[in-house]
Amino acid sequence: MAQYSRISGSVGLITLSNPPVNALSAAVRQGIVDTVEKALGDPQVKSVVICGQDGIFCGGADIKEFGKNMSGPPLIPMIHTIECATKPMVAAIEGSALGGGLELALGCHYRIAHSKARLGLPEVTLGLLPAAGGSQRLPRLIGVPAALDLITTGRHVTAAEALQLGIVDQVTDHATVDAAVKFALSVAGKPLDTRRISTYPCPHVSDVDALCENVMQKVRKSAHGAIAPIACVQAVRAAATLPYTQGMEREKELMATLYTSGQARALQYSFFAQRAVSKWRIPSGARWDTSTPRPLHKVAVIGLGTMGRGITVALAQAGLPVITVETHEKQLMEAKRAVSDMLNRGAKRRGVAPPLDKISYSCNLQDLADVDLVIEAVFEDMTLKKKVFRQLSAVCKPGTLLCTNTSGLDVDQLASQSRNPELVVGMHFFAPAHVMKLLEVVYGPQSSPQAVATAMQLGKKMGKVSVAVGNCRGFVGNRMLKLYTEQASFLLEEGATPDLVDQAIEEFGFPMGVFKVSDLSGLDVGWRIRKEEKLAGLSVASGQSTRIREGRRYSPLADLLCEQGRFGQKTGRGWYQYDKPGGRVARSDPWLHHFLEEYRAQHGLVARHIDHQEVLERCLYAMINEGFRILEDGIAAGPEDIDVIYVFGYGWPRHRGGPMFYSGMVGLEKVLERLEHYYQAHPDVPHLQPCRLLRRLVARGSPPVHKWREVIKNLHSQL
Ligand SMILES: CC(C)(COP(=O)(O)OP(=O)(O)OC[C@H]1O[C@@H](n2cnc3c(N)ncnc32)[C@H](O)[C@@H]1OP(=O)(O)O)[C@@H](O)C(=O)NCCC(=O)NCCSC(=O)C[C@@H](O)CCCCCCCCCCCCC(=O)O
Repeated sequence: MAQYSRISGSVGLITLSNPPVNALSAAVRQGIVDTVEKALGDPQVKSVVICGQDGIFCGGADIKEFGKNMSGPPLIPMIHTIECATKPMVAAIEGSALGGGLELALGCHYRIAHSKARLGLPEVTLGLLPAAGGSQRLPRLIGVPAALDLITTGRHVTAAEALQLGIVDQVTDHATVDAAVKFALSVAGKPLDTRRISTYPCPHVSDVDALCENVMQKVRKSAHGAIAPIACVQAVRAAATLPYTQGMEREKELMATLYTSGQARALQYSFFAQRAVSKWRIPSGARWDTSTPRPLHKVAVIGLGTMGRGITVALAQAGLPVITVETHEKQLMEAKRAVSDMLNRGAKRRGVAPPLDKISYSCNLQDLADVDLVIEAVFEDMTLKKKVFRQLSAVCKPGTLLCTNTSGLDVDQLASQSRNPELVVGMHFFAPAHVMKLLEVVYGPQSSPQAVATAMQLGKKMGKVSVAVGNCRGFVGNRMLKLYTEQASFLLEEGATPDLVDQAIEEFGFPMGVFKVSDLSGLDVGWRIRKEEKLAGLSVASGQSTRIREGRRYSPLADLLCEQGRFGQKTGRGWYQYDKPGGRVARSDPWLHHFLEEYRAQHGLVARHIDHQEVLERCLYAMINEGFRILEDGIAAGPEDIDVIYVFGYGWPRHRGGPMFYSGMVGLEKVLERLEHYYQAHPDVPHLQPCRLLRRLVARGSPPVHKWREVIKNLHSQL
């Protein structure tokens, strides 16, 4: 787990060896303790280099060990021994030095990094803080403001930035271990008193209290209820105000609270869930490790509206040659200007050249004859999409993959328009498509393993977190969202206000409440779909009650607002009022409150008091219940897929893991009991009826989330 050798006569070389990221498991820690002792005890050895196997220094503590009984030597004394060593210890950093990995390097007397290395203390993203001395050493090394930035955000820095900040002593473009060994030879025998970071005073800041308070306020605002960023500020403040040993005590105290917290469990679950979804498998038996993606030399985007533009930008930024098609020259040129602006802005931010030359623009579908993959991003209209698919089938070379960007239309219906339905998949991007991380890759019963593998790999190349999901109305994300927004509207009918509902949801940790999001995305979008589905507008069957559709409760509130031209931010009025059309600051609207009162009076509804708890239970449990149905239907492979979709696409607070993980934290029995309660109170809302999988899980004693797949498998095998 740590190998030891002596090279160049007098340099002890310790190599961490725990693929794939050399995490500091108990065995690795033991290996380090043993090899350090060996090196320090060997009179021939004058200096020591610590490196990692396979081009990565160390990904930090072994996250899989968290929550279990700790065994093996602890990190803090191990790093302390390294720092106290009387022979120079040099860290040779290749790949990544993260978390405990960087803390280990900070215990060394010198750090040499490869130019492509990344360094950071990302513990905050796991609900923790750098508790192997990182919160105390980093501020002493680089100063309080820079340490606060790195530790509270968990961001990784490049080797160049690490050099500039003073985290590393040297950056090399060559073999890092060779450079470190050369360096170790050059410092052998030199005094080390000035190299032990724990002995440094923290660099002076004029008003450390004001600085920390300022950062604390910012952190509280952006944390949406997460506790780790706050503890990180407190730990760094301790470094700035207390001697090292007392600072270490404070670090330990703060870590003890975080370590056992539900938030840390949720964030660590989320870390592994994000990785688990890339290992997709679909009901046909196709899976990530047996399916070969098709190489993509050139791709196309059809339709340059908001989504098409974002997708084009993301493809070009991923380095792929793209040809884009719009029907009219004027729209094409308008889109070209917008895409170029977006690329220029992005490039400026990242300090790189804009990849403008990756994109070509055309009004002619015939230009797509030689592309390997097309993403159709035309208007969300089945007739139009079908027409485009028929045209593409005729134009594209054999083997071209046809992908549709849709937020919920039937991908199988579209596939049926193609000569090769096995080459059709859905790619549900989220707006703005060049920013949002989530991609739902929608497979149908005929989609080939290669088609799914190619779309998943393309998503990864575009920097997306891609999740493979089955085809159904709304796929996973929007299917669940429908239930959430529906409950929110019902609550307004029953006595709540948009302000109250949004406040409850924002306090839970969503960046925006459901009605603010609706105003932002535009109420007209859903209205058009409901009109097409004959749920709203003139096509509603005559004699139909305003509040019932297809035998179920229906809330026409959003339709009524649309009929008044209240489409949200774009019209300056929606569930809230804005200072002007396009305004962004939502203000409570007395008109809306009056409108709700009139609506209730008209329909004989008596407003009752609704509290935050009911808002959360109704909105979130209805959504969670649908998540269980999605698992039952085999549309998502496991709870992790749903949770990743919600965290990356719908603003679900990451420190709450995702809706399915959250239901486990609340307790499945409780979720079941509350759903039963609400279904009894609202029998005209069938979606509140607890689904079979939820009942089955409770009957099995509510196993933890990682055991649900077994229960789901049993359920499927009985169907
Ligand atoms: C390193 C990466 C950047 C690599 O990225 P890449 O894309 O190449 O690869 P993947 O991300 O796909 O990962 C490959 C593979 O490896 C697994 N993995 C990655 N990192 C770890 C890890 N750190 N531990 C375990 N496993 C890891 C990953 O899951 C993949 O596995 P798979 O099966 O899917 O192939 C990237 O991986 C990355 O960013 N990793 C995470 C980096 C990170 O966040 N590091 C910080 C870890 S936390 C830490 O270091 C804490 C320290 O500060 C030490 C703290 C001391 C602890 C003391 C505990 C005291 C407790 C006291 C409380 C007592 C309370 C009481 O009981 O009273």
